[in-house]
Amino acid sequence: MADFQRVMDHAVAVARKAGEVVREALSDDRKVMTKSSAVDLVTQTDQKVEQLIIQSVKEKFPKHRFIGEESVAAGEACILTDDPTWIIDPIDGTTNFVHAFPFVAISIGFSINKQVEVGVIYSCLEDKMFTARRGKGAFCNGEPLQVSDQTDIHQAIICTEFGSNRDPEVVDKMFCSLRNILSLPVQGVRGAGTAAINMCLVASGCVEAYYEIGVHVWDFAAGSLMVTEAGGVLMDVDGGELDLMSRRIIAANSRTIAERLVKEIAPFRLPRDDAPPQKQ
Ligand SMILES: O=P(O)(O)OC[C@@]1(O)O[C@H](CO)[C@@H](O)[C@@H]1O
Ligand SMILES: [Mg+2]
Ligand SMILES: [Mg+2]
Repeated sequence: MADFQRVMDHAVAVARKAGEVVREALSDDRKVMTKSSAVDLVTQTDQKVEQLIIQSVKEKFPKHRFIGEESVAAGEACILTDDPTWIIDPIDGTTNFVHAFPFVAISIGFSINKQVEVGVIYSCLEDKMFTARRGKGAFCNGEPLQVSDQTDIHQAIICTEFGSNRDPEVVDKMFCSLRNILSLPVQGVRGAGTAAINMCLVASGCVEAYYEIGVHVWDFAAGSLMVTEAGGVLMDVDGGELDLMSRRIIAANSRTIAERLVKEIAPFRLPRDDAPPQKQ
């Protein structure tokens, strides 16, 4: 049985160190590369930070497994087992990082038996360390977090992201959902450019919900625990149970708001994170 406090302490320490690397890199020129599309960006800093985190964990927890965004991009399988697993997005908000748009997070989730037990999200340009352990609450820089108590969708702010998929059919579906939600009306729609920080905004009570189709498990693993430990709920965009590998999520302050969003979201499916690699 892993010592969850020891895991949390290490995740916080390495996230803070990674944040220093990211802040220093902001003053260098950032060599930008692309992955799945011309707007799916990655930099050497993403790769350097992921290796920094993974190597540091291997020294302390040699039997633990990893799902890292850039390791998966380099061809490693994205398979979640019952084993102790670190689910890492070294920079959530790479496009923001490239543009020096001030929402950039290091997101570290830790799961056992496919259940997230520890979540750490460091918003490194704001110097906000978000932490959560299952059953022990969610915090920002040590202050407890509580979701909003607003259950009227017409008085809500909703977060979403449009990701890097520019397939016209996918864009149409995303805009259909956005139009439905905006026209309710809701008071606002926002996107920080990072799922992790969007979910911290839900946990902090600043917005009522975040939804997305296209998100990856490394984007939201840590954030999922932040939201539930702050009193929020998680579900699939069709109202079913959240499936960590499905690339679909609603994270909300309440079932009322979440179920209202289900009625407005045009659902579609994308290849799962654990789908076998597509033959070229
Ligand atoms: O690639 P990155 O910077 O780690 O992810 C950035 C991001 O905005 O793209 C995803 C898809 O929209 C979002 O869920 C995620 O937070
Ligand atoms: Mg990400
Ligand atoms: Mg990333």
